[in-house]
Amino acid sequence: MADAKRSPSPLRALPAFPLPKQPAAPSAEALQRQGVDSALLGATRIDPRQTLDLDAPELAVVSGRTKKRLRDLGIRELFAVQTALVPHLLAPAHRALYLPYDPPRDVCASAPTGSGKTLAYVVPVVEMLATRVVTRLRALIVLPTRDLVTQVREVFDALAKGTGLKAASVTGASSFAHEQGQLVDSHGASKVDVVICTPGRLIDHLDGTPEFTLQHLRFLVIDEADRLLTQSFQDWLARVLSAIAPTSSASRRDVAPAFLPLEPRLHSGPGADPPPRSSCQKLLLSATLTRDPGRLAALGLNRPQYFVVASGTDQSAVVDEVVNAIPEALEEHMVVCEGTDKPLVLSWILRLLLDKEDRPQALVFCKSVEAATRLSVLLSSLLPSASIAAYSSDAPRALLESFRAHKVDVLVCSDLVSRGLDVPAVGAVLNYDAPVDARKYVHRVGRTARAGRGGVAWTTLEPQEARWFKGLVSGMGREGRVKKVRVGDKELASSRVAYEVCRFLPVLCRSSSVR
Ligand SMILES: Nc1ncnc2c1ncn2[C@@H]1O[C@H](COP(=O)(O)OP(=O)(O)OP(=O)(O)O)[C@@H](O)[C@H]1O
Repeated sequence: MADAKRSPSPLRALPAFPLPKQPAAPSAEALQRQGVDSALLGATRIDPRQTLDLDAPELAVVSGRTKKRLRDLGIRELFAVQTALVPHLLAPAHRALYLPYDPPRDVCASAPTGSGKTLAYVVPVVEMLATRVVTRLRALIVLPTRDLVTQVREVFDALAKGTGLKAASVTGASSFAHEQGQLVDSHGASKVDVVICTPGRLIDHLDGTPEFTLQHLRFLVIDEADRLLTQSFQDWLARVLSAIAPTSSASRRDVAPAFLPLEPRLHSGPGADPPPRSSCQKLLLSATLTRDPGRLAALGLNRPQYFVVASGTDQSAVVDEVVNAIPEALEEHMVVCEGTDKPLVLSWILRLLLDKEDRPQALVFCKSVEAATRLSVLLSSLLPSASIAAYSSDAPRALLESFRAHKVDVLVCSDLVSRGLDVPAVGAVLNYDAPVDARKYVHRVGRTARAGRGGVAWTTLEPQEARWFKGLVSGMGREGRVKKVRVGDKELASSRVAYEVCRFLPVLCRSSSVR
């Protein structure tokens, strides 16, 4: 029947649009073809959950005395990066102060923030040097800031107690003459086994302290290496490397026994021994250690061996310095709001934290020291019951001590503090101003969730920054890890009145424009 009503044929569903897939991580072969350093591709990969009991057979290389000190310091087992570096650096094959004909291979290690990199080198340095007979400067530990020098010095002193090893801090915090008096005695002999320093002051002593020599170094440790490699300070790296290289023209006291000029004929002609080389082993560490062989070239590394603490099997964690650099236990949040509301959102987050039973301490990061100072004034008005202070390099040392002693709840700071600072009670990091890159994000948020503890990070963003920030976290492989939190007018209402008052008080007017 031609005129019979035909029911319309049912609509057929359109074929599903294929969702974009994350491309598979490139294989080691593909990476090699792209020119990735073969030493890096052959990196020893360590599971972040790996630990070693101090009595484990692998740690037979560590003396009973050091194990006792570790236990006294509350350490029962070694963390992942330590399980790799401690046995490696203390292996019997390298266990000597002078190895001029077979210098030890250099070591590059990357492990997440707060994962125990300091002890990973302090334990081997103390163990190796504790057997020395004569005091010589045998370990040089270079760090980017004075505060980090103090922090590492405390770790060294705690572990080396009872060994007779002596250390000096060289940062410029004391007068030059005082530091000189700590380094060499009146006969020009070294008074210390270990120097922990910032690069600028180290160069001052290489230039201005006669008899201060790096010729006996067994270890050159560059902690926060990627940051230090970008600091030029009177070309510090080239100066240090040339001071380490064996010199035949130096006076006899200045040179290590193995470098004493041997009979020239021993070093010439067929079958002659090669000339002696420095026994100094370079140890580079950072949560975000550069993988760029070009940037590492300035160090003249001797057959470097890489150790990378990273979970999973994805090669990108080995070749990309920001992937896997954040501790597993960290919870991350972001809040998008108008710029004028940022102080209110921040005080809402801080109130949330400070109302908790354990009242975690917090670090708030701003883009500059001035912004940090102004924000701390404003926050003190919005949160009168909290103790809030701004930190800068000029701040008295006592401020950091007060923060460590939990007398200050919130420290507002610039990126100056983002590297290395270890305050166990910091339970939260707040990025008031967004970090400029992934590396900065890693080091800022890494001030919490340390040593396996929990921690939380918040980032406040203006609408135009949100897309950029999402790109930044997805580049670190943290897509889905950063939770977006909506903060409505209701949450901000309690602070808004106080905020408006601050804006109209002359003293605080400037604070309200903190952006
Ligand atoms: N084996 C361990 N057991 C318990 N706690 C440890 C152990 N090793 C280190 N810690 C503690 O972990 C904290 C972080 O250590 P450390 O400062 O060395 O981390 P890091 O890896 O250098 O961090 P960052 O990259 O941020 O500088 C310190 O408080 C330290 O005392």
